[in-house]
Amino acid sequence: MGPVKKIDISKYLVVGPENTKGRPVATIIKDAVNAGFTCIQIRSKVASAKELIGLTRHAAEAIEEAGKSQEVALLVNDRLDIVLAARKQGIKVDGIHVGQTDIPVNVCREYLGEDSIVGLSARADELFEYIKTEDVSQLDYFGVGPLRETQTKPDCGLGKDGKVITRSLADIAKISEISSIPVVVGGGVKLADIPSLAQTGVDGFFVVSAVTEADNPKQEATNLVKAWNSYKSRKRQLTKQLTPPN
Ligand SMILES: Cc1ncc(COP(=O)(O)OP(=O)(O)O)c(N)n1
Ligand SMILES: Cc1ncsc1CCOP(=O)(O)O
Ligand SMILES: [Mg+2]
Repeated sequence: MGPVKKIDISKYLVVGPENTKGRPVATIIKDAVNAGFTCIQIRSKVASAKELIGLTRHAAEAIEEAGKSQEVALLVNDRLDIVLAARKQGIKVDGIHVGQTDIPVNVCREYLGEDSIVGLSARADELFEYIKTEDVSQLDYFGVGPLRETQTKPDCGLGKDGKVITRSLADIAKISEISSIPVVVGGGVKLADIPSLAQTGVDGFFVVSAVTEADNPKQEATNLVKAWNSYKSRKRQLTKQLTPPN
Protein backbone atom coordinates (compact mmCIF):
# COMPACT_ATOMS: atom_id res chain seq x y z
CA MET A 1 0.00 0.00 0.00
CA GLY A 2 1.49 3.39 -1.01
CA PRO A 3 1.47 6.66 0.93
CA VAL A 4 -1.72 8.63 1.58
CA LYS A 5 -2.38 10.49 -1.67
CA LYS A 6 -3.99 13.65 -0.40
CA ILE A 7 -2.97 14.92 3.01
CA ASP A 8 -5.57 16.27 5.43
CA ILE A 9 -3.84 18.26 8.16
CA SER A 10 -7.04 19.67 9.66
CA LYS A 11 -6.83 17.67 12.92
CA TYR A 12 -3.24 16.75 13.59
CA LEU A 13 -1.78 14.90 16.60
CA VAL A 14 1.93 15.05 17.46
CA VAL A 15 2.96 12.45 20.03
CA GLY A 16 5.87 10.61 21.63
CA PRO A 17 6.38 8.53 24.76
CA GLU A 18 7.45 11.57 26.79
CA ASN A 19 3.98 13.10 26.32
CA THR A 20 1.59 10.34 27.35
CA LYS A 21 1.92 10.15 31.15
CA GLY A 22 3.15 6.57 30.82
CA ARG A 23 0.29 5.39 28.62
CA PRO A 24 1.10 3.55 25.36
CA VAL A 25 1.57 5.92 22.43
CA ALA A 26 -0.33 3.55 20.13
CA THR A 27 -3.41 3.62 22.40
CA ILE A 28 -3.51 7.42 22.30
CA ILE A 29 -3.10 7.34 18.52
CA LYS A 30 -5.93 4.82 18.20
CA ASP A 31 -8.17 7.05 20.32
CA ALA A 32 -7.32 10.11 18.25
CA VAL A 33 -7.81 8.39 14.89
CA ASN A 34 -11.13 6.88 15.97
CA ALA A 35 -12.20 10.33 17.17
CA GLY A 36 -11.51 11.75 13.70
CA PHE A 37 -7.94 13.05 13.79
CA THR A 38 -6.59 13.14 10.25
CA CYS A 39 -2.80 13.21 10.62
CA ILE A 40 -0.36 11.68 13.12
CA GLN A 41 3.26 12.62 13.75
CA ILE A 42 5.62 10.52 15.85
CA ARG A 43 7.90 12.95 17.68
CA SER A 44 10.35 11.97 20.39
CA LYS A 45 13.50 13.67 21.51
CA VAL A 46 14.38 10.82 23.90
CA ALA A 47 13.54 7.54 22.13
CA SER A 48 16.30 5.47 20.53
CA ALA A 49 16.21 4.68 16.80
CA LYS A 50 14.96 1.21 17.58
CA GLU A 51 12.20 2.59 19.81
CA LEU A 52 11.22 5.13 17.16
CA ILE A 53 10.87 2.40 14.55
CA GLY A 54 8.74 0.40 17.01
CA LEU A 55 6.56 3.44 17.76
CA THR A 56 6.11 4.03 14.03
CA ARG A 57 5.17 0.40 13.49
CA HIS A 58 2.58 0.47 16.29
CA ALA A 59 1.20 3.77 15.03
CA ALA A 60 0.79 2.36 11.50
CA GLU A 61 -0.96 -0.70 12.95
CA ALA A 62 -3.31 1.47 15.03
CA ILE A 63 -4.24 3.48 11.94
CA GLU A 64 -4.77 0.30 9.93
CA GLU A 65 -6.95 -1.26 12.66
CA ALA A 66 -9.12 1.85 12.48
CA GLY A 67 -9.42 1.20 8.71
CA LYS A 68 -7.90 4.60 7.91
CA SER A 69 -4.53 3.84 6.30
CA GLN A 70 -5.60 5.57 3.11
CA GLU A 71 -6.91 8.71 4.80
CA VAL A 72 -4.81 9.35 7.89
CA ALA A 73 -1.19 10.23 7.17
CA LEU A 74 1.57 8.98 9.46
CA LEU A 75 4.66 11.19 9.61
CA VAL A 76 7.87 11.07 11.65
CA ASN A 77 9.43 14.18 13.12
CA ASP A 78 13.03 15.10 12.20
CA ARG A 79 14.31 11.60 11.43
CA LEU A 80 14.73 10.76 7.75
CA ASP A 81 16.68 7.65 8.79
CA ILE A 82 13.69 6.36 10.76
CA VAL A 83 11.29 6.89 7.85
CA LEU A 84 13.65 5.00 5.53
CA ALA A 85 14.33 2.20 8.03
CA ALA A 86 10.62 1.82 8.81
CA ARG A 87 9.75 1.60 5.13
CA LYS A 88 12.51 -0.96 4.62
CA GLN A 89 10.73 -3.06 7.26
CA GLY A 90 7.43 -2.77 5.41
CA ILE A 91 5.86 -0.18 7.74
CA LYS A 92 3.51 2.24 6.01
CA VAL A 93 4.85 5.68 6.85
CA ASP A 94 3.77 8.58 4.68
CA GLY A 95 6.46 11.18 5.24
CA ILE A 96 8.40 13.51 7.49
CA HIS A 97 8.11 16.81 9.34
CA VAL A 98 11.26 18.94 9.57
CA GLY A 99 12.18 22.34 10.97
CA GLN A 100 14.52 25.00 9.66
CA THR A 101 17.56 23.49 11.41
CA ASP A 102 16.77 19.87 10.48
CA ILE A 103 17.59 17.87 7.34
CA PRO A 104 16.88 20.12 4.33
CA VAL A 105 13.56 19.69 2.55
CA ASN A 106 15.17 18.90 -0.83
CA VAL A 107 17.19 16.05 0.73
CA CYS A 108 14.03 14.60 2.35
CA ARG A 109 12.23 14.88 -0.95
CA GLU A 110 15.05 13.21 -2.85
CA TYR A 111 15.15 10.21 -0.50
CA LEU A 112 11.41 9.86 0.07
CA GLY A 113 10.13 10.53 -3.45
CA GLU A 114 7.36 12.61 -4.97
CA ASP A 115 4.48 10.71 -3.36
CA SER A 116 5.67 11.25 0.20
CA ILE A 117 4.64 14.09 2.45
CA VAL A 118 7.20 16.65 3.57
CA GLY A 119 6.12 19.32 6.09
CA LEU A 120 8.24 22.24 7.27
CA SER A 121 7.99 24.46 10.33
CA ALA A 122 9.33 27.93 10.68
CA ARG A 123 8.88 30.83 13.04
CA ALA A 124 6.11 33.01 11.71
CA ASP A 125 8.38 36.05 11.34
CA GLU A 126 10.75 33.93 9.21
CA LEU A 127 7.87 32.29 7.42
CA PHE A 128 6.65 35.56 5.89
CA GLU A 129 10.07 35.90 4.23
CA TYR A 130 10.27 32.19 3.38
CA ILE A 131 6.90 32.19 1.64
CA LYS A 132 7.90 35.21 -0.43
CA THR A 133 11.42 34.09 -1.40
CA GLU A 134 11.74 30.29 -1.33
CA ASP A 135 10.57 27.58 -3.67
CA VAL A 136 7.77 25.81 -1.80
CA SER A 137 7.13 23.31 -4.58
CA GLN A 138 8.95 20.57 -2.66
CA LEU A 139 6.72 21.07 0.37
CA ASP A 140 3.25 19.79 1.28
CA TYR A 141 2.45 22.09 4.22
CA PHE A 142 3.78 24.60 6.76
CA GLY A 143 3.66 24.04 10.53
CA VAL A 144 3.39 27.36 12.38
CA GLY A 145 3.45 28.33 16.02
CA PRO A 146 3.30 28.73 18.85
CA LEU A 147 -0.08 30.21 19.58
CA ARG A 148 1.04 30.21 23.23
CA GLU A 149 4.12 29.32 25.19
CA THR A 150 4.04 25.60 25.93
CA GLN A 151 5.87 23.26 28.29
CA THR A 152 5.80 20.56 25.59
CA LYS A 153 8.35 22.51 23.53
CA PRO A 154 9.84 25.30 25.63
CA ASP A 155 12.19 26.41 22.81
CA CYS A 156 9.32 26.96 20.38
CA GLY A 157 9.33 30.54 19.09
CA LEU A 158 12.31 31.47 21.25
CA GLY A 159 13.69 34.81 20.09
CA LYS A 160 17.32 35.97 20.29
CA ASP A 161 16.54 37.77 23.55
CA GLY A 162 15.43 34.48 25.14
CA LYS A 163 11.75 35.45 25.10
CA VAL A 164 9.14 33.31 23.39
CA ILE A 165 7.41 35.04 20.47
CA THR A 166 3.85 33.79 20.21
CA ARG A 167 1.76 34.19 17.08
CA SER A 168 -1.24 36.46 17.03
CA LEU A 169 -4.41 35.37 15.28
CA ALA A 170 -3.79 38.25 12.85
CA ASP A 171 -0.31 36.86 11.99
CA ILE A 172 -1.80 33.43 11.48
CA ALA A 173 -4.54 34.79 9.23
CA LYS A 174 -1.92 36.67 7.18
CA ILE A 175 0.26 33.55 6.77
CA SER A 176 -2.73 31.52 5.77
CA GLU A 177 -3.70 34.15 3.21
CA ILE A 178 -0.29 34.44 1.53
CA SER A 179 0.77 30.78 1.67
CA SER A 180 0.27 28.76 -1.49
CA ILE A 181 0.40 25.51 0.51
CA PRO A 182 -1.70 24.40 3.52
CA VAL A 183 -0.88 25.78 6.97
CA VAL A 184 -1.32 24.01 10.32
CA VAL A 185 -0.99 25.86 13.64
CA GLY A 186 0.05 24.45 17.01
CA GLY A 187 1.80 25.17 20.26
CA GLY A 188 -0.38 25.70 23.30
CA VAL A 189 -3.59 25.00 21.38
CA LYS A 190 -6.53 23.95 23.57
CA LEU A 191 -10.20 23.26 22.89
CA ALA A 192 -11.23 26.86 23.58
CA ASP A 193 -8.86 28.10 20.84
CA ILE A 194 -10.40 26.08 18.03
CA PRO A 195 -13.18 28.49 16.93
CA SER A 196 -10.86 31.50 16.73
CA LEU A 197 -8.15 29.48 15.00
CA ALA A 198 -10.61 28.11 12.48
CA GLN A 199 -11.72 31.66 11.72
CA THR A 200 -8.20 32.66 10.65
CA GLY A 201 -8.63 30.49 7.56
CA VAL A 202 -5.81 28.06 8.40
CA ASP A 203 -6.11 24.50 7.19
CA GLY A 204 -5.77 22.85 10.58
CA PHE A 205 -4.52 22.73 14.14
CA PHE A 206 -1.97 20.47 15.76
CA VAL A 207 -1.82 19.47 19.41
CA VAL A 208 0.29 17.40 21.73
CA SER A 209 -0.76 17.83 25.37
CA ALA A 210 -4.42 18.71 24.82
CA VAL A 211 -4.91 15.06 23.84
CA THR A 212 -1.89 13.18 25.21
CA GLU A 213 -2.17 14.53 28.75
CA ALA A 214 -5.96 14.45 28.98
CA ASP A 215 -7.57 12.19 31.59
CA ASN A 216 -9.69 10.85 28.75
CA PRO A 217 -7.74 11.30 25.47
CA LYS A 218 -10.54 9.85 23.31
CA GLN A 219 -13.10 12.30 24.73
CA GLU A 220 -10.77 15.27 24.39
CA ALA A 221 -9.86 14.27 20.82
CA THR A 222 -13.58 13.97 20.02
CA ASN A 223 -14.24 17.43 21.49
CA LEU A 224 -11.47 18.97 19.37
CA VAL A 225 -12.67 17.26 16.19
CA LYS A 226 -16.28 18.33 16.80
CA ALA A 227 -15.26 21.92 17.51
CA TRP A 228 -13.22 22.15 14.28
CA ASN A 229 -15.76 20.35 12.11
CA SER A 230 -18.69 22.33 13.44
CA TYR A 231 -17.01 25.62 12.58
CA LYS A 232 -16.00 24.37 9.15
CA SER A 233 -19.46 23.03 8.31
CA ARG A 234 -21.09 26.25 9.50
CA LYS A 235 -18.71 28.17 7.25
CA ARG A 236 -19.63 25.96 4.29
CA GLN A 237 -23.34 26.51 4.93
CA LEU A 238 -22.81 30.24 5.16
CA THR A 239 -20.86 30.31 1.91
CA LYS A 240 -23.67 28.38 0.28
CA GLN A 241 -26.33 30.75 1.58
CA LEU A 242 -24.38 33.86 0.65
CA THR A 243 -23.40 32.85 -2.87
CA PRO A 244 -25.82 34.76 -5.12
CA PRO A 245 -27.69 32.71 -7.74
CA ASN A 246 -26.37 33.01 -11.31
C1 LIG B 1 3.12 20.10 12.54
C2 LIG B 1 4.38 20.55 13.20
N1 LIG B 1 4.69 21.85 13.19
C3 LIG B 1 5.82 22.27 13.79
C4 LIG B 1 6.68 21.37 14.40
C5 LIG B 1 7.98 21.82 15.02
O1 LIG B 1 9.08 21.33 14.29
P1 LIG B 1 10.56 21.80 14.67
O2 LIG B 1 10.59 23.27 14.58
O3 LIG B 1 11.52 21.08 13.83
O4 LIG B 1 10.72 21.37 16.16
P2 LIG B 1 10.72 19.89 16.77
O5 LIG B 1 9.32 19.39 16.69
O6 LIG B 1 11.66 19.08 15.97
O7 LIG B 1 11.15 20.09 18.17
C6 LIG B 1 6.31 20.03 14.38
N2 LIG B 1 7.10 19.09 14.94
N3 LIG B 1 5.17 19.63 13.78
C1 LIG C 1 4.95 23.87 18.90
C2 LIG C 1 5.29 22.46 18.79
N1 LIG C 1 5.91 21.98 17.73
C3 LIG C 1 6.11 20.68 17.81
S1 LIG C 1 5.59 20.03 19.22
C4 LIG C 1 5.03 21.52 19.72
C5 LIG C 1 4.42 21.74 21.01
C6 LIG C 1 2.93 21.63 21.00
O1 LIG C 1 2.62 21.18 22.24
P1 LIG C 1 1.26 21.41 23.00
O2 LIG C 1 0.15 21.12 22.05
O3 LIG C 1 1.36 20.43 24.11
O4 LIG C 1 1.27 22.82 23.47
MG1 LIG D 1 12.54 19.41 14.07
